[in-house]
Amino acid sequence: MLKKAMLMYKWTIFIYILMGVTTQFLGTAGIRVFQKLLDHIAQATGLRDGFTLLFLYGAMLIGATLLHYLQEYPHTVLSTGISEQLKVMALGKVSGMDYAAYQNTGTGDLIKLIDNGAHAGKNILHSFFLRILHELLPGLLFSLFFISLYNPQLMLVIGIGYLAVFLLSQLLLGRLYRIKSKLLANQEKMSALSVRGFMELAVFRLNRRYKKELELLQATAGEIVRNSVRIRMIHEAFFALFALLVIMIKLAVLVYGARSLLAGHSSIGTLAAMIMFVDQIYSPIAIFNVLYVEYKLNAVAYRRFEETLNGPEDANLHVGKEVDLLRGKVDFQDVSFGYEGRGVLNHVTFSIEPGCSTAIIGASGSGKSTIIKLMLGLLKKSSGHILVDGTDIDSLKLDSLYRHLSYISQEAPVFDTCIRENILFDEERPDEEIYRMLEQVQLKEKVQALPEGLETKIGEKGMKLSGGEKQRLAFARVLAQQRNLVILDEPVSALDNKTEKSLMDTILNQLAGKTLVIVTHRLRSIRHVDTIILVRNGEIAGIGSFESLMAGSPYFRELWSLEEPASSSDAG
Ligand SMILES: Nc1ncnc2c1ncn2[C@@H]1O[C@H](COP(=O)(O)OP(=O)(O)OP(=O)(O)O)[C@@H](O)[C@H]1O
Repeated sequence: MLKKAMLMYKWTIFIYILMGVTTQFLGTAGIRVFQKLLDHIAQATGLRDGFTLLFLYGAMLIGATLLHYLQEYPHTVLSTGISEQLKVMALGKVSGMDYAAYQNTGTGDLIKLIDNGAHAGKNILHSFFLRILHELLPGLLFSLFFISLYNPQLMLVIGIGYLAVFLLSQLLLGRLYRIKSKLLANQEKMSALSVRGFMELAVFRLNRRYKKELELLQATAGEIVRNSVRIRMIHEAFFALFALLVIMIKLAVLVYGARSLLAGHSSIGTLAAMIMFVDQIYSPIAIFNVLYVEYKLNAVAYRRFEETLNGPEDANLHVGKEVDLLRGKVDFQDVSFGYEGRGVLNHVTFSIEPGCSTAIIGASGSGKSTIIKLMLGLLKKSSGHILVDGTDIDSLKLDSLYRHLSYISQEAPVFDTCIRENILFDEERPDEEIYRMLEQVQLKEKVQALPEGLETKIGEKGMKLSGGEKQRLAFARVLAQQRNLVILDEPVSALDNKTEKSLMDTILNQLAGKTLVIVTHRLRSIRHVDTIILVRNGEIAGIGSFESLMAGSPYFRELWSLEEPASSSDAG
């Protein structure tokens, strides 16, 4: 993905490097011109030559300053753009990710991983590789080149200095790396603890867990501060020792240069230039060493990001037979499935007829939602066949199938946007039409009374609505979509008896002729569906109408007897 981000910004990167190389050239060549200017002044030879050198030196300094300012543009584009692009690519990857892999990673961890990974990717590309190519390498090479013009023997002194820097870095940076890894681990812990603390307010408050959570957070925060201070001190120790080394090299150059000067082999300008070049030559090496530690740590975070997002994709989301029309017949033939090797569905066989209503019922954990997710192609069966309108679901292009079906999930049937968008997504329809749908789900008055009406934001996972209101809003979407296959997982679990009955009547009426599949625990709400599929411990325990199951299935009668007493009288 980093390569892709790099290609997206290839021209900006090219210009940025070019600007950096030019700035470094102006900086180092400027020292050479400065030396000539100094020598010229010392020898006081003719005014014209002096002005030319002064003009050239001034122009180089101004040019370097201007370029320094101008390169802020590509610098900012790259430093912000790369991480943002990586996040965009990450969402693109998640949109096609295998659903089981997505579930295994978990949303919270995925968000953290993407945030850290995008940041690490930006640092690898921008703060490490580009910084080397834009600043450190050209600065170093130009300085070496100009020094070699004066005295190739000095390269030996520089070489010995590099060896000393290398040994010094090995000594300190290995430790730095270990502390930084600890710091990163603590920062991840801190963010995981904060996220769960912020998200689970009710659970933690009522279980009086916040005291313990705050203690944990406090301890982690202390560790972070301690490690950050140690890192800072090691950084500074490294740079202080490095500065001492550079001073010693400068002194050596000064002694050596002074002797040449006295012997008449050198000039004052050359001596001044040598001293300036020593800084130019050593700073890139010192900076590189510190950057290299950061790079190694970022590489770990980035590898995790790539590995997760380059994990298994949904093989037939965008590949397969196009679904132009869907009648809505679904056949499960001897289907088995398990989560991480643990069997959940065993040899499940049933048929859902087009244009009919079917309810899937059974105790909690019996496998109902799993059946739905297999039917939707989100999960992939272990064995058997799932046919949609007679074609194996694995050979259909799922994205085209989704154009023809409506699905309300059990967990979060709505999402964080306004009421209008929750019903229509990007489709445009007149307000009156939307209000008509809201009336059918008994939400019209509530929405009309809101100051912002249809534009009211409903909050994360519809937090600003009650459980039942969320479900009714999702129903309005189903009514708006009018798709041929409608799959509802626990659509009435949060509704009161009266609203539930009236809403189920509306759904059955409004969607008459469509294929309707409903998962529910509320048996009374599905008394009038055409077929009921009874699931027990991952197996089919009965299929038939309400009356036939009442007559023939003791397990169904048992479930019915557990319904609220008021409704059991309906059975008769
Ligand atoms: N992502 C998952 N990873 C591992 N096990 C899972 C996963 N999702 C569900 N299960 C397990 O699979 C079994 C069937 O779950 P499923 O959600 O299909 O049941 P259900 O009948 O819809 O239950 P409920 O009525 O409580 O919603 C349960 O034992 C559950 O713990």
